[in-house]
Amino acid sequence: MQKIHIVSNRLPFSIKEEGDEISLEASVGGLATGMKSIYKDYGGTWIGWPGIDSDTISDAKQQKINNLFNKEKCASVHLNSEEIHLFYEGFSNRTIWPLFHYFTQYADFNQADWEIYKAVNQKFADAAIETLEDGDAVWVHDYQLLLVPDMIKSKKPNVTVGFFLHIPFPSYEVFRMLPWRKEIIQGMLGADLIGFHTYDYERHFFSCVRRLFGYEISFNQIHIDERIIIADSFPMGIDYEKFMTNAQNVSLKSVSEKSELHKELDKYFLSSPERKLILSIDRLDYTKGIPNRLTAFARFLEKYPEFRQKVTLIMLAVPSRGQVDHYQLLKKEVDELVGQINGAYGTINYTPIWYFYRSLPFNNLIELYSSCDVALITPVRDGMNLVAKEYVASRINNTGVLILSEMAGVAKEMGEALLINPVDDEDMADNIYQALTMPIEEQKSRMTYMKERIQRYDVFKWANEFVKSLKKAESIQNDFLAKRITKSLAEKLIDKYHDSKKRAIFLDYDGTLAPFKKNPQDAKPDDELHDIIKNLTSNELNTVTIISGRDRYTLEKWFAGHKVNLICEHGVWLKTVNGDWEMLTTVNNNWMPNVRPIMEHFVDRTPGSFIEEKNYSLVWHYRKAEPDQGELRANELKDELNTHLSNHNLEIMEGNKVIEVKSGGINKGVAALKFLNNEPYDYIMAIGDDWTDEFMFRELPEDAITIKVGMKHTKAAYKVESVDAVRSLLQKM
Ligand SMILES: O=P(O)(O)OC[C@H]1O[C@H](O[C@H]2O[C@H](CO)[C@@H](O)[C@H](O)[C@H]2O)[C@H](O)[C@@H](O)[C@@H]1O
Ligand SMILES: O=c1ccn([C@@H]2O[C@H](COP(=O)(O)OP(=O)(O)O)[C@@H](O)[C@H]2O)c(=O)[nH]1
Repeated sequence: MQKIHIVSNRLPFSIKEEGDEISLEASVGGLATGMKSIYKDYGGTWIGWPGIDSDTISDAKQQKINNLFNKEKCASVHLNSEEIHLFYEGFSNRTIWPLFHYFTQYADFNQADWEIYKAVNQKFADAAIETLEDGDAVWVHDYQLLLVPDMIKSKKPNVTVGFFLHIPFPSYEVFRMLPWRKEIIQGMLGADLIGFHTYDYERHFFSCVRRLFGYEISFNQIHIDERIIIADSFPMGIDYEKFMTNAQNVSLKSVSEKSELHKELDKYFLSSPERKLILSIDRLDYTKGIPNRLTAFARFLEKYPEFRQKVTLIMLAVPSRGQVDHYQLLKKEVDELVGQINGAYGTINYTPIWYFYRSLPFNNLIELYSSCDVALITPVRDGMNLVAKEYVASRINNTGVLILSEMAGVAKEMGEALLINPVDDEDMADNIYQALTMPIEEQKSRMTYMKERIQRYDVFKWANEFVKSLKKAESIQNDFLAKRITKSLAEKLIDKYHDSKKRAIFLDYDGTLAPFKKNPQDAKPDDELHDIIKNLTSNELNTVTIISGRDRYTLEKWFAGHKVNLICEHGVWLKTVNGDWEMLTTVNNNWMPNVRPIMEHFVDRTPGSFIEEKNYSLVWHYRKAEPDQGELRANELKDELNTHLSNHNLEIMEGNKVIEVKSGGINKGVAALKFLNNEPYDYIMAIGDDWTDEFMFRELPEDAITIKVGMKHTKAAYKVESVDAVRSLLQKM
């Protein structure tokens, strides 16, 4: 990997205009503040929108802006009024943002917005493509650019693409409302690595991928044709050292060095030693739960009157997305609530809420973090919430209490905070009381744990982990490509085939010779497959064996009339071309009455699943079940079988959407070796798709041509991507 470039809607700097003077200042918002600390280490360029309307500025000014950004290793993508209106305020912030934060009633579904969203995503992708060279990596960020990964990948297949979503990924029940849901997932799947803040967002994404496309997902890898896409969770951190050292500096400042805000804070505490400050900081966004927070604070003053005059809530609401109607309405609602509460509980020398509708420079933020006794962070939904982490990092003596909504991604890492439900005013009021009366020792103990975690997994570690995984994704992909049977490799294998004199060919059935069907009995051979087998078996140098987990009656019926050997039930039964069925190993099935009821219990609890009974094994099939539930139950069933069956000599095998229980010591590898029986074959080939075939790949001689169908890790020497690819290889023989 050479350089790593960043693409995001907002650049880490915004334009500051004072008269004719233009300069850059830090952007607000978690993505920009977090990534700003790291991007220059990657040697690439940060591509994004400078935050202004290009229709309102002259070409000369645009050039000046470009130059300023270039100096910071940033490249600007300019957006005109229509694009800002329909792409940024429209599809990004009137459709995706509310929908992904579960505000479904706020979400607009507007075709014109969608068209511009696509066009602007293409604009960002084109800007990136212009910069990217083969071997580079690009890290695309967030919900405004969900289509960019695929747009880049389709033009630049040799660039590694990462994507990180900073907001929640909602459950399928909500995501499915989006008319363009398939296009959005398709756009994201252009990435080689997709990151989320939490495991919940990740599993919601997998569930959407499965339900909308039916793609195979194994652990955290999605397999699509010749590509492997990894999804994982990476909870974003902050620049811990920066907050901690600046907080230390604040505590050392002399009076003359202090800011106006700092002096005001000192004055507040000096007026009465009993006084306490509660801090609330966010962009003014309806997802942040600001009205609920205010009513809960009012409830606290009502329920605990002894704290009136003694506790003040400092509320910093940073202006955000002001052109979007729901934000305007929120502003009005918050203004009114603050007025009402201050009117109800304020006195001549006590204002319960100090309300700032603006952003503050970094040093003021640090002063607030280090002065406030409690941080009240109560979003109704939040992808992560970095303010919570910044507060903790700035508490140099480990005092202070964090009250945190369980609906923020950050809550997953902050078990020691006072976790609250953000719409439960009563509970929040009681937690404010608990926070203000918490003994210092308890504060310190809770804060220390949180701090250690934030210090360990800071923004550098977060980015490093993501980049490490991006490299891993690249190497998994390369590993597949290295084993893949290319056209020239296929020719070599065919040449070797023609040069040989005695050949043994083992072919698995389901997922290898025939594609999976919802109902296994529907997967019978079609004409093309009959022709392939006929052609292979008509060559007298070939000994062809279908080696499958299927029962013997089915395969005998399906391949009647072919000169093919059959090994069934993973190696229990063998039938040679002109022979009768014989058992390759002695097994008993007196364990079945114990196992059947366990499986039946799972059939009852998992709609769509069913049991198949073979002579020497029982199989629980869940291909027809709801995919997530099927996976979950499959894991439960494995667990349950393991605990119940430890005394029997049984094996639990996980195939493709099946759990199979069979007597131990039987597998395709043992069967294949017995079958070969030391005969002098000079060409041995085995093809299979699931892990039951891995036994065969492992046992066969080293010079055997072993081929795995699919992208999963394998002992086989080669890989092909699909049943079609297997068939086309066999057709050449
Ligand atoms: O660019 P804006 O429209 O002004 O919005 C600011 C940013 O808000 C969102 O931040 C998210 O990212 C944070 C860091 O991962 C996370 O802590 C927070 O929960 C998210 O809401 C948005 O995702 C960014 O794209 C915006 O730039
Ligand atoms: O006046 C302010 C208020 C906040 N922030 C920063 O804005 C970010 C907010 O990120 P968060 O993840 O909490 O929420 P988001 O706004 O991204 O949804 C934090 O890094 C804050 O330090 C800022 O730079 N100036």
